[in-house]
Amino acid sequence: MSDRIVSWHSAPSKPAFTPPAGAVDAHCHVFGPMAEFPFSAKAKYLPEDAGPDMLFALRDHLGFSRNVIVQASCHGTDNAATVDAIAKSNGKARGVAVVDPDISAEDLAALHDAGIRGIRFNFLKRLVDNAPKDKFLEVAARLPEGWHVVIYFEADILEEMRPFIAAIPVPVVIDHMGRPDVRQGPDGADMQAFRALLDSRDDIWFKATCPERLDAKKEGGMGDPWDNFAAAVTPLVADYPDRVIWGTDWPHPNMQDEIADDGHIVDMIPRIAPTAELQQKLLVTNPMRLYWPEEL
Ligand SMILES: O=C(O)/C=C(\CC(=O)C(=O)O)C(=O)O
Repeated sequence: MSDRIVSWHSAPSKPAFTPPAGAVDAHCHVFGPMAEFPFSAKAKYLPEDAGPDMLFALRDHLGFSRNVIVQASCHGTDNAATVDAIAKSNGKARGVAVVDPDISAEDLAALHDAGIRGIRFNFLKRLVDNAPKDKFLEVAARLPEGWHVVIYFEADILEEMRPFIAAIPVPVVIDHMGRPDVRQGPDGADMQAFRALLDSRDDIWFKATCPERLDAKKEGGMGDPWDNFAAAVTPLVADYPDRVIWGTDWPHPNMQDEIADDGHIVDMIPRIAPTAELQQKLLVTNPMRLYWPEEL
């Protein structure tokens, strides 16, 4: 791998929507900077630097107050870049780590002190070489108090994920709703299966994220303004308002063929959460419950 990719907009527009005070961008990443935080030898993509300065400038530009930084696969299980970004945020960021399942209790405690509040299990074959469910369950059973597990999988493996998810002993957050085919609409097979998963436990949360990914033209979707996404996701947010969070997904890993304007992504919020009450839950109350509960 040699060419470094750019998957984010160089000058995103100002959104028309103004997020409520204290809004949290609860799914974003940092890449590098590589000179300081080299990418993993197992990385499946090699991005240009997208470090904390850029992330915090975007946060301010879009009208957000806080970030939850999710360790991206290109940094493997070395969380130094994520932890560095949290340290530079003046308390305005927390994070989700990816760990070697054999991580020690001391190292988990150090991640807690650094602002990490969960670990991510990634099941996308194009991003990771293996995802050992037995080892994941073992580490999930010995997380610091108050942590949760974030799981990233695609709709085609939801059925086989059910027993694994049922066995996780802490709250679960599903990335991008398990990547449903939003072209099927709100009552399509993927959304029905995802609702059944949500109904199986009352502590499964989800991210109503990634219109640019789930409704991409290259996936046969609509592209910006992502009408399939709005149609499929709006009823889900309405029906599960206390377990949904939102994020930009900046810097949009692997989306270099269809670069999204982050201002437009923010303008999806009032479409999927049309009332001020829903917006407050989606952007403030719910992410604060997961990441800054001591402030509530
Ligand atoms: O940003 C995301 O959530 C999605 C990703 C990247 C990713 O998760 C990772 O690299 O860990 C993807 O679908 O390529």
